Amino acid sequence: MTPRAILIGPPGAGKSTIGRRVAQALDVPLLDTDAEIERTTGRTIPEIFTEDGEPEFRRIEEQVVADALASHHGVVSLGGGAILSERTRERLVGCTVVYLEISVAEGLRRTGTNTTRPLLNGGDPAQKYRDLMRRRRPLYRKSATIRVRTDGRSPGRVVQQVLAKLDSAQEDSNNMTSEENRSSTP
Ligand SMILES: Nc1ncnc2c1ncn2[C@@H]1O[C@H](COP(=O)(O)OP(=O)(O)OP(=O)(O)O)[C@@H](O)[C@H]1O
Ligand SMILES: O=C(O)C1=C[C@@H](O)[C@@H](O)[C@H](O)C1
Ligand SMILES: [Mg+2]
Repeated sequence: MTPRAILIGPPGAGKSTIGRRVAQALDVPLLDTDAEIERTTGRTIPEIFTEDGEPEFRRIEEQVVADALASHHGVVSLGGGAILSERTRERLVGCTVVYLEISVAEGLRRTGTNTTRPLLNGGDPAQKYRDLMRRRRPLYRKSATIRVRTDGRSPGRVVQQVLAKLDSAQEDSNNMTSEENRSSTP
């Protein structure tokens, strides 16, 4: 059984916030892979980056994401960089994947004063966010089955949009299944 929905997108897009509220609305549990990494390792994400470096963080993340996709039936929020892993992208094929889109300007506003995101710390955060988006945008788009814009929309509005698109994706898939059943009936 695959998760009902998997949320992807860059830092600040709202994967944790929107994930929590979508899960509540669907009455299913939320699994946030960032929180799960911290729970299973007993360390914070900045500690893992500082002590062991990004490649080790990505290795742990890939495993936590694989376990979540294989066993969680609710909503899964992925860390912003999880889609950098080709194996993770392969595992997402066939799943309902919601890309929370956000502009660089709004992403920077939402992550601005927070220092718990190691990849945006130090140097010029705007330049870092732009570089990160240039590399990742095609990967988010390719992995997504649903896209929802979040700029200028309250969390409540984004949640409504996500739920509406999940509903219509479910309807499409039901219609497809009944067409397949009809055409396979002798
Ligand atoms: N639609 C929205 N409008 C305004 N603020 C929002 C919206 N969605 C989330 N936020 C705020 O933006 C900040 C970042 O949101 P959140 O932590 O959910 O992002 P994230 O995608 O999980 O980021 P990360 O990849 O770093 O885990 C939070 O302060 C949250 O309250
Ligand atoms: O964008 C990223 O690469 C990251 C985003 C966060 O969700 C965390 O997974 C971590 O800080 C790395
Ligand atoms: Mg988050």
